[in-house]
Amino acid sequence: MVNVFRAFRRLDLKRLVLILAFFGVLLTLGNALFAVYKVQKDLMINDTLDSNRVYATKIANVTDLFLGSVLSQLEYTSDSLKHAYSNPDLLNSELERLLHQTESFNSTIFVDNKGKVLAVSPSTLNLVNTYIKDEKALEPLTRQQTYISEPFLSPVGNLIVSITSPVFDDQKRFIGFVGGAIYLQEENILNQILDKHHHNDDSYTYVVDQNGHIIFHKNVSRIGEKIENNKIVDAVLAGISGSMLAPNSYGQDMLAGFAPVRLPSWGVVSQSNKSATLDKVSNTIVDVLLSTLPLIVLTLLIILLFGTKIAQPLASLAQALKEEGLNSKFDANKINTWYFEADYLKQAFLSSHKRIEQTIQKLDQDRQKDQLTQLLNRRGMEKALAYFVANSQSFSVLALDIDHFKKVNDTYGHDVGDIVIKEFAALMQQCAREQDLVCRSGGEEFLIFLPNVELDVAYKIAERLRLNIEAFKFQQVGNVTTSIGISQWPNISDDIDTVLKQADRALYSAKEAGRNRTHLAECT
Ligand SMILES: Nc1nc2c(ncn2[C@@H]2O[C@H](COP(=O)(O)OP(=O)(O)OP(=O)(O)O)[C@@H](O)[C@H]2O)c(=O)[nH]1
Repeated sequence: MVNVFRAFRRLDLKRLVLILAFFGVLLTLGNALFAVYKVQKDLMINDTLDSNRVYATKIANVTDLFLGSVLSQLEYTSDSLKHAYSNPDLLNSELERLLHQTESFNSTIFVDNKGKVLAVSPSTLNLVNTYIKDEKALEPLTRQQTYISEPFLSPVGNLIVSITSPVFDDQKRFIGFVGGAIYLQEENILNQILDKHHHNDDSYTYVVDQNGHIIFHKNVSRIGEKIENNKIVDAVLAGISGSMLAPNSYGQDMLAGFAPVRLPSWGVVSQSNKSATLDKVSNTIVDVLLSTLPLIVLTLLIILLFGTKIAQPLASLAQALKEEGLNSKFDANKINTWYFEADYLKQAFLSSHKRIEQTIQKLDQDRQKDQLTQLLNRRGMEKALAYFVANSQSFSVLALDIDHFKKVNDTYGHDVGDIVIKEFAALMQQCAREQDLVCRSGGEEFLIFLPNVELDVAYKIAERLRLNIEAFKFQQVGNVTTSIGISQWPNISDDIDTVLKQADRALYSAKEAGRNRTHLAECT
């Protein structure tokens, strides 16, 4: 977790803006694509269900119409055959007319009431005078009415549906039936009607008979197969028309529309594979993505440009601070802060930079000054001495010490002593030239540096100062005197420490000699 925060701290504003923008664009795009996908998916499912239902209904109606017309043709033929059944030529020509004129059947047949085939067209089937044995084929003899059979194998091995009409003579005696066969696994009128599919896709239509046997299917090998455990087939065979999403016999989800055929209780199912249908939606999404890609790239480029522009002033400020610090010489004014926050930060940077410089300067000065007298302290004095040495600046130095100062403190108190020290300092400052440096070297001890002043002149200056002090009326204590020792650099010694020590010694000697006097140091 800590590492994650560290990694984040190394990220700059530009990258953060870009990462944020990138994820923003991705999220918006993902959201939009998801919404499009969802709407398209629902639309596509509902649309496919609906169009399959409409198509199944249309096919069921057309099939009903076709079968109705076929039955009428058969009834007409059976009526015309009641006088001609004993005449083979008439029988054959009537069956041939039925076969070719209507083109509804693959073959036509006339069977007498004993099950004997009296005529067949085309004649190549060679069934004349044979007896039909298949129970399903003989069903019309029992029913003696128009009849549409279940699929069964014909005597010559074709899987067929036979449509028959009984033939009665004038005395209403049943003399046989005339029938037409539709070969389910070959080109026939039914698949001509059913195969004209409405979609140019993987949708397909199939028809089941009343027992769930497939009568028509695009996969011919499945014709005759019985469909079981299929909700769609169960619904359509229950006479219901509609649509539903349900798995087919192979467990694949299908978008099915279905409608029953009325004459025989067949069912028409038109269906599309759900996943194949949704693939089209996925393709649409890919198309949408591809068409919006240039705009997304453009958006990202604009964000990159603006992100860089926004981050630039802040990055420059941060870089300058990192490399140079607040105390640097770097000029923040050069940074183009073109918007409010960056400009505000720059101004804050500039003013704090200025404040720090002033504070440092002041601290530096304070460090060199004595707080009570505002004279240079030892640190300031050392700096001045270093300057003199560096510039080979000769000077005389006066070492001053207030006489009997302990008595002042003892008599008037420490605070009054402080006032005396302040007045004493002010007096020295007054008497000094501009280039002279007055320092407080200890409690009531002072040093005055006189640049370019030889010992004899220094002596005169010291004496004048001493007399001024002697004559001065200090506020509460009246008169105070001072003793002074004088030394000179480099005449007394070229070693600064020795020069100062000699000044001290001269001062001590002045004290020894009775105070309120000036003594010169001796050369070493
Ligand atoms: N009020 C005050 N007294 C100080 C200060 N610094 C030093 N003193 C006092 O100055 C006195 C110095 O006394 P001494 O060094 O004994 O010498 P003196 O009494 O001045 O006598 P001589 O120097 O021998 O003439 C001491 O009593 C110190 O406490 C200060 O800043 N303020």
